[in-house]
Amino acid sequence: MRILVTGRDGQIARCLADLAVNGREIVCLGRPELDLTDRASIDAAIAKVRPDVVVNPAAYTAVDKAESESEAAFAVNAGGAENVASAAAAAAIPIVHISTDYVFSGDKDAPYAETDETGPTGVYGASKLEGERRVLAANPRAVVLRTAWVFSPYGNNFLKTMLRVGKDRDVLTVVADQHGTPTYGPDIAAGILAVCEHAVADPEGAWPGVYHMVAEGETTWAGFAEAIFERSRARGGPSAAVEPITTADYPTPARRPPNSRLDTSKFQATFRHSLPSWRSGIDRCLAVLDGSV
Ligand SMILES: NC(=O)C1=CN([C@@H]2O[C@H](COP(=O)(O)OP(=O)(O)OC[C@H]3O[C@@H](n4cnc5c(N)ncnc54)[C@H](OP(=O)(O)O)[C@@H]3O)[C@@H](O)[C@H]2O)C=CC1
Ligand SMILES: Cc1cn([C@H]2C[C@H](O)[C@@H](COP(=O)(O)OP(=O)(O)O[C@H]3O[C@@H](C)C(=O)[C@@H](O)[C@H]3O)O2)c(=O)[nH]c1=O
Ligand SMILES: [Mg+2]
Repeated sequence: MRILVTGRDGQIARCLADLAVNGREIVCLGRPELDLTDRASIDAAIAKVRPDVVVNPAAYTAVDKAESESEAAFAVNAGGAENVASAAAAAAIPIVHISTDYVFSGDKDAPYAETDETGPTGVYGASKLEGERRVLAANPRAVVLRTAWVFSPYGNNFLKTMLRVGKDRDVLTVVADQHGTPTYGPDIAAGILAVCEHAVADPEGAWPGVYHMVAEGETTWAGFAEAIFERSRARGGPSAAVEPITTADYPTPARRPPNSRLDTSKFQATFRHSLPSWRSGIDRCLAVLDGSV
């Protein structure tokens, strides 16, 4: 199987690249060669690589900055996603598009199902939601995978921020009233691969649609931070005490959903695949970062 992945240095793109083993070809292309906002560059990449599936994790992911750069966020997350989906459709290739828990308002008191109403609280979430709609409209064989709170050894993420700040500080204040599920990048990559294999094995199956794919379990950002420092301390790495605060105590340009827990039962039933717990991901991530694996 050959997979074309958009973006080269993104967390999920790099986790996917790590799965290029056993004759599996994973070609990650980013700017300037492949630019989501340049349809011709996507057509050219597809013509050159001739993939069985296109995976689109590339996105504008700066949640706070998006509030003041709405046009740039929509150009990539909506227009760019549509470009990738329609270029794949023109070549009769399925697309796996990555989306986010931030399409929800967070007002619900239980995990969100795919059938629940969306209601993004910020520009990033709104641009990703518009991207989902355009991808589903542009390609009849599209899977939209909503994941959340991604952490990995690569790029920028909350776990790496905690380790960096934890080095110099004894106490960190972290919001304890936003609930969700941290999800380890390599586990996301394995889930994406399961979808790609399913799509290629059963091209006319009933799999197209939206799915929630996150790790097992749930926590808050403060709970995540505590778990990171507990495991880091146990390995002799940086650690700090976590002081739980409220969202009101930590003002940011973008409002985040207070609850963005996602119900993954549809994903598990369709693709016969489930993701390990977020806690197990922390240990595996720290092991990569401290060079012990
Ligand atoms: N990070 C998270 O916590 C979560 C992410 N998601 C979604 O998962 C996906 C992957 O996230 P993640 O790996 O963390 O993202 P990153 O921010 O790590 O990487 C995004 C990548 O997209 C690339 N990119 C941006 N604009 C363009 C463009 N116009 N053309 C080509 N490439 C472009 C960037 O390239 P460059 O280096 O050139 O800027 C970068 O490599 C995204 O769709 C995101 O919305 C969903 C839930 C949580
Ligand atoms: C660094 C830091 C953050 N926070 C808060 C701010 C915010 O409410 C929450 C998370 O902060 P971040 O800015 O790291 O996370 P954020 O950029 O909101 O992460 C999101 O990224 C996008 C791309 C997604 O799709 C989402 O699933 C989600 O992962 O933690 C603290 O309370 N204390 C801190 O020291
Ligand atoms: Mg951030």
